[in-house]
Amino acid sequence: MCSDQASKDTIGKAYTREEALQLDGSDCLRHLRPEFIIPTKDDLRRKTLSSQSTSTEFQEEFCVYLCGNSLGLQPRRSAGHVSDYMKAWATKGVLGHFKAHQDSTIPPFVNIDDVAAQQMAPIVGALVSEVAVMETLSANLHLMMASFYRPTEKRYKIILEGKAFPSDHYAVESQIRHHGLDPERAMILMEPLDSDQATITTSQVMATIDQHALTTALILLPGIQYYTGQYFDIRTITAHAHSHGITIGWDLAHAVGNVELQLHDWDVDFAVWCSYKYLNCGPGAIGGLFVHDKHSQVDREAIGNGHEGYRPRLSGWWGGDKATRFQMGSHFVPIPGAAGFQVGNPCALAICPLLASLEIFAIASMPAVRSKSIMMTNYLEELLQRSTSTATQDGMEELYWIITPRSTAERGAQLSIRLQPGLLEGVMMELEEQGVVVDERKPDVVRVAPAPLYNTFSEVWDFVAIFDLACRKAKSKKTNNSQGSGLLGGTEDKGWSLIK
Ligand SMILES: Cc1ncc(COP(=O)(O)O)c(C=O)c1O
Ligand SMILES: Nc1c(O)cccc1C(=O)C[C@H](N)C(=O)O
Repeated sequence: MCSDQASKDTIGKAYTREEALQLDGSDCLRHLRPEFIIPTKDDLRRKTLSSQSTSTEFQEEFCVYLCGNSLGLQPRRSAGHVSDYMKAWATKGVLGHFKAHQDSTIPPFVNIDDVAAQQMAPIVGALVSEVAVMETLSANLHLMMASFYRPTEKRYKIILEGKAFPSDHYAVESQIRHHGLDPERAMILMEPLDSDQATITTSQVMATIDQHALTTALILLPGIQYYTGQYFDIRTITAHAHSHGITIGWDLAHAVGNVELQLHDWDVDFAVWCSYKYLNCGPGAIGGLFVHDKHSQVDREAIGNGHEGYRPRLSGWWGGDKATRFQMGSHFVPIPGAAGFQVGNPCALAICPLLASLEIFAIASMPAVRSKSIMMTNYLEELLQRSTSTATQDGMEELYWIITPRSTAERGAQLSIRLQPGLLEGVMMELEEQGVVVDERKPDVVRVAPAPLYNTFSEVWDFVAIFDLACRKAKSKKTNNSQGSGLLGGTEDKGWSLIK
């Protein structure tokens, strides 16, 4: 079933596990799951990395991994790319910088970053010249702000969310202090208007921009919010910022490889991302940045006449003109485009898993990834809703509810589920026991993200069955504890009822 044929109705009827398996059978990305190493339940339980136990009890049973929003799983082909890098380094030494090898999956080290940028560009909807593969998200954010946050006496504020990912908050705050300004005055923090709501609406963002239009120098927002899973309307908000002459940058940590981005056409000024979530490149993997071409032109004539001729930035030799990079001169002329914002020699080893992962994205294509993602997340939502409504019909209270926006246009793969207070620990323990991997954000949120490249509809089904039961068990335990152990009280565990 390739997205277009699959309506929400088709999914809506798949309430039994057999029907979930049928959805898997017609999933047009199913051939890509074997590209990934899915940990087994035994892998997760073992205290060692390699199997030493003779028990086969869980050996063949895959865990249910719905945590690609935090750390994506390992593509099988990444080991081959890393091994080719090790071989090239071992057998060619410094010559590996410049020579291509017929039997290698990786290009010469000196232009491995260019090859990665070429393959990355379609994932974010950019021209190749607008993408650089480099550093970490936080470091790139600093580099971008060094170039794009140029406060003046009149325009000095940065608008961001009050609950931005901490690294973004720290980066913004430190940039403001770096310019000798006071974060109390210069940081405009947006909070949800309604205390019941976790999300910030587009109209609220626009109104905040209007309110601070004359004094704002920069806006920084997440493409997809890490906690709530809300997908911001990048195009509309960017256009609104520009209508006031304000520069806007986007943190795409949770958007890249998740939703279809069109950064060039949306006229985004700059964006930064990491590659260890939906891009599956490994813990702390090399990040990336986008700079719109309109900001990265190099005027050689102006440079020749003694003017700067390019946008100010924190420079290093790897951002310098390639024709003269190895002449070791002291006059910096940047490469036109995002590559001109590079600082040092990017880690070739770190780029190998990225190349491996991007090969899989090229086979899949972003539109197909997003289509399956919409279907899976809708399916997850529907099963969750069905189990809570079944429970409330049975006279039980709601144990959890979804805080991610309900419209598919306003979310990516992730659903964030808020639990009744006091249930999180018990629920997470039960999920771990059952070999289910999702992540928690204390005090009461569980984030669940089916990754279309390797997850299946039956895993989503299994998750909801296990999760719903885990919530009931945790509730029952909590009630029993509060009423005294061993007494009658507590909700009776009726088991999971979707298949009724
Ligand atoms: C939204 C967001 N921003 C920033 C970061 C920080 O990224 P990094 O540690 O790669 O700099 C992360 C992830 O850790 C994130 O989820
Ligand atoms: N980088 C992480 C780590 O080293 C340990 C645990 C989590 C992470 C994460 O990246 C978290 C992730 N950015 C988030 O959205 O919460």
